[in-house]
Amino acid sequence: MVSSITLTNTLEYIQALWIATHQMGLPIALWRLPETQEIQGIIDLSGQPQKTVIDLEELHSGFAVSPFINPEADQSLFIHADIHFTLEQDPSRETYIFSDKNLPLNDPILQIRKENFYQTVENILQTRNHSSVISSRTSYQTQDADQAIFEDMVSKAIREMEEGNFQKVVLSRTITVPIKEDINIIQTYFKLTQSYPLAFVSLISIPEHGTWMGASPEVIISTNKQKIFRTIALAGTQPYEPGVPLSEVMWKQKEIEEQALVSRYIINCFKKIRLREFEEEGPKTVIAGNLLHLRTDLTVDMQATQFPQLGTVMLRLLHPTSAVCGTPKEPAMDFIINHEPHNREFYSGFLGPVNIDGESHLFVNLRCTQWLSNRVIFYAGAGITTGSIPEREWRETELKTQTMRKIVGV
Ligand SMILES: C=C(O[C@H]1C=CC=C(C(=O)O)[C@@H]1O)C(=O)O
Repeated sequence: MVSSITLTNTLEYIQALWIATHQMGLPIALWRLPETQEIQGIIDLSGQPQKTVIDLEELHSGFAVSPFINPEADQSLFIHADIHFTLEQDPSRETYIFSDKNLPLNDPILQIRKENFYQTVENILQTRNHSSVISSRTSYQTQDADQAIFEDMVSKAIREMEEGNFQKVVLSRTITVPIKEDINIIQTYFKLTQSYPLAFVSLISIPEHGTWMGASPEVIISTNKQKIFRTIALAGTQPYEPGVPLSEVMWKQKEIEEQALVSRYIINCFKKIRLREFEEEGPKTVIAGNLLHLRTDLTVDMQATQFPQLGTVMLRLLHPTSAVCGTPKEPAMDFIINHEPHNREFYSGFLGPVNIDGESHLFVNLRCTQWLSNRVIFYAGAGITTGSIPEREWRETELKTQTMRKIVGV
């Protein structure tokens, strides 16, 4: 059984691993946390992720994925960590070390499956049969909105906000692009990790639910070994011009208000559970690929406040935040459901590792793509307020897919 190997050809090995999960119909999640080098992965040997409420106190180690629409919080998928591996660059930076964490498997059937899995990986490596995009979903229809349709939808939202129906709504669109047959999804993922050092970069594939890749700048909840809870209020977008110091970046009133609405939304969630002892830092300007955003960090010491289940409680209250839905939540959600021509599915849901080495890090699924066998669907949205100009919001969604499109080469 593999436990630790030095890889001279990392790409080839991870690709064989990826193909093996598809041949055996197993869910897989790969991720890299912001500001770290290590890539981690989880494979569920049962073949079926559990549909469940994300309760950090109850769940074992795994990876959670929630769709945007999840009103009762019971539609999240949980990829159980039957295999958990890490991929670490060695100090010389020339090779990678692949380590299987050898988590205990209580069921002997899973043990046999694990042996079969690594055998399949070996067979793939020997036959060198490396097909390109392997997607867990081949036929899927979506409807891209063109510029006129998107701008009409934005204008309609502005009118409704002027009538006082809601204060902010985040409207999104899809861009479907055919891809070359020889594109290598694992290589694309590695490139994405390099382009977004400050983001949560993930690649997941779940039979019947699809293959998704993204680079999210937005934490929804995180709890670490020191029992510190963290969330952020992220909003406001402008292009990043390398060389311009972040301290000199100016923000318009519209963006300042838009971000303040997200902060207020989070603080209201704290108020609902009568939590007063939180630290608030920001807003400050942060980089996300080719863009800048405004971010406020909110942290709570769960030990000092005697609130060990804060992560679970806040996840339930926060999703979907005002950064992806709007304020107030219900009319903004209704507007999205009634007007966006596509189904958001996992876009603007949340995803991330749960209870891995005593930590959970869940992110909002932004700057993401869904991969089919012959095309990629890019998803991007923009926060709309009464100060919005429809054409600018369209351009913002273009900007939000730019880095990813460059990496995919379309
Ligand atoms: C909805 C998205 O971004 C959110 C996060 C940061 C800034 C945003 C904005 O400026 O509109 C959005 O609220 C997206 O990337 O699809």
